[in-house]
Order: sequence, then C-alpha cells, then structure tokens
Amino acid sequence: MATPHIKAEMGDFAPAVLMPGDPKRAERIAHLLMDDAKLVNDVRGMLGFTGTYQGKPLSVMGSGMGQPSISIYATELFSQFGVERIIRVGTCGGIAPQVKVGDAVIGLGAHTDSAMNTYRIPGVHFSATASYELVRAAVDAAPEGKQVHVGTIISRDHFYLPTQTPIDVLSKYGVLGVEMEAAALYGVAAEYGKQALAVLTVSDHLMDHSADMSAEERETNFHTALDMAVAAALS
Ligand SMILES: O=P(O)(O)O[C@H]1O[C@H](CO)[C@@H](O)[C@H]1O
Ligand SMILES: O=c1cc[nH]c(=O)[nH]1
Repeated sequence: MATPHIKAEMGDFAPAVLMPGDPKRAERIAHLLMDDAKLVNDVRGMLGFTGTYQGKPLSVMGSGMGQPSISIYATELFSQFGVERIIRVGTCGGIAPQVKVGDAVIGLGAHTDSAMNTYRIPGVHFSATASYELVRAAVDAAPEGKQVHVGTIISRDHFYLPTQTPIDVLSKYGVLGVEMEAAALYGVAAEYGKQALAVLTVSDHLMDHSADMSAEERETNFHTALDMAVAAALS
C-alpha cells in the first residue's frame, strides 16, 4: 500500500535497494545496471526503479539529502515494502590524509552530530554500525588497483557548518570522511532488524580542495563504489 512518500505496492521493490542521495543518480544507476528498470516511485521527484541485474531483482531509489530524508525513505521501505537491505551509494568529503579524491570509502561505523539516534534507547549512546555481512561482501568485491578505505565516517547535519568543525580532531581519531546520511540509515536498519551499508566516493577533501570534483563529476564518478555496493546488495 502506498505510504506518504512512496506511491508503490508491496512487491514493487526488490529486497535489496541501492540508495544514492541524488534521484538523478538513481536514474542513471538504474539504466546503467538494468535493461528492464521500471519506475516504481516518483513522489516528490524521488525516483525509484526496480529491475534485474544478472538475473537478480534489484531496486535503486534516491534518498534526498540529510538524515531526516533518508530516515523517512528507509523506514517506509523496510516497514511497508519488504525491503531487507539498503546500500547507500553516495559521495563524501575526505578527512583522513590517506583518503584522496576519487577513492572509495566503506562506512563501517558512522559518528554523528545529529540527534536522530540520540533518543532511540534512553540513556544509551547508540552505535551506528554497518551490517557485517554487507561490509564483508563489499570488501571482497573491491576492484583490483582501486583505493578502497574501510573505517569510520561522520554523518553531519550541516553541509555549510556555521561553526568550526574540529576536522583535525576527527582526522586524529581516524575518521575517513564526512557525509550526511549513514548514521541515520544504520539506526533505522537496527530498529527494523534489517541490513544497511554506505559505500562512498570521495568527491572533495576538507584539508585540500585542489582536486575537488565538479557537480557533474560527483554525479558520474562512482563506479568503484557502485561495483562494491552491487556486490553487497546481491550477496
Ligand atoms: O552525494 P550524496 O549521496 O547526496 O551525499 C552527499 O552529498 C550531499 C551534500 O552535497 C549529501 O547528501 C551528502 O551526504
Ligand atoms: O557531506 C558532504 C558530502 C561530500 N562532501 C562534503 O564535503 N560533505
């Protein structure tokens, strides 16, 4: 049955959903991977597609930007449409010095400055972690010769932060990169006993902006991350 944000029926989504932030990227990925991709959602322009990849059912849908937005879609997909795993395929800003623009990052755990997981379990600082099985499948599928980093990321609420973020401190703590959705996605997956992972392409570096990607490159330069995300989705 349709939900407030997804006009589809049970069975319209595959058990595995790839979820980029940008709905245009969702459309691009759907047509890149699947000859038989069918539009299953367009409420608010949040395009969702389902088809088959190498004979297995697969869906791709945008999440929008930020933790409230991905939480809405993840909650509805997990609770109303039989979805079992969501793999975010996004971009992140590099923080750790070894992480370079164009590398891929697998988000093992996500720190956050958001309150979205704070109230889940009273008195507990929730640990937002990816599903081990998905991490393992993604790591196993890392393409030879590509730089793939596995570790913690931070999911921030602000893109344009009005106060100084201690990037150097985050770097000291081994945080690989910054994005805006994974912590909430991992929280929703835990709530519903489902699986989640974020596989990210480094689009810019917070310590050195000399090699940052353009908007167009951010939309198209995601193939290493996508290969690993698909492998995890269909594992
Ligand atoms: O490229 P996507 O998946 O949208 O991810 C990153 O880009 C957006 C900010 O520009 C945020 O959604 C952030 O998490
Ligand atoms: O949230 C994000 C995503 C990409 N790059 C950034 O600097 N921040």
